[in-house]
Amino acid sequence: MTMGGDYSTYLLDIEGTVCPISFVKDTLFPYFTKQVSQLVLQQDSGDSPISEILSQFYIEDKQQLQAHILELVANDVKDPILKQLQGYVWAQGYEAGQIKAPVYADAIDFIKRKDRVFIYSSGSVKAQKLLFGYVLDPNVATHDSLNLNAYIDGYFDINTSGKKTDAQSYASILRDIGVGAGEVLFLSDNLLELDAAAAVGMATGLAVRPGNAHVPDAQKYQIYKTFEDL
Ligand SMILES: CSCCC(=O)C(=O)COP(=O)(O)O
Ligand SMILES: [Mg+2]
Repeated sequence: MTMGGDYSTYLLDIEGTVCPISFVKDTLFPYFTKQVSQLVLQQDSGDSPISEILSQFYIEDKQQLQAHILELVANDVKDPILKQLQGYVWAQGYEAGQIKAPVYADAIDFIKRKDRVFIYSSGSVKAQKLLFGYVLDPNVATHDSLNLNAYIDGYFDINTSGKKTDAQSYASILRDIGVGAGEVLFLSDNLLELDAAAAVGMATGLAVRPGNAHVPDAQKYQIYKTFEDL
């Protein structure tokens, strides 16, 4: 088989696959946690989307609510309500020019070059569109950013499709995309996600990027250090 195989459709994870884990852990999560106190204080101030999302935690006490959210972030819990909330908070940072996503240059090229590219991340669809809407341009020494959304054919998250470690989630995505499993290559840094996708017949590739966690059984998977050859 060639490095790239023969796929009509590509499904991409985000963190550790198209951008460094450090961007999420050292930029996105700290930006969010800095805003949490303010967010919680504003909870009664109206029917904004953020207040509506916060109410879904069903925690009345503001200190308890704040502690609960901080604990979810500290433990990187893929909680659907937290993920919705993060999207709204990060929007402020992206729109103010404070956050730009360091998507790998080969991933930018890949997304532009391939006809059918879909994204599946634990980050909400809103957060995904922001990330790809404000990409740090690797080729230009300016403060400009790239918008890759026009090159992406669809977005899936844990609200639309379920947990990334469940095979059923990939079956649901296949139904939504309307292709057979054998036509799809799913790329991720997480073996549990790759195994879940493989269980429904998708081809899988392990993204090995700088800063990713060591993968003990990496040799069992097709490894991609870059998407240049895909
Ligand atoms: C959409 S960017 C935010 C990333 C995030 O919140 C996250 O949990 C990363 O999950 P992934 O499935 O992309 O590894
Ligand atoms: Mg990942």
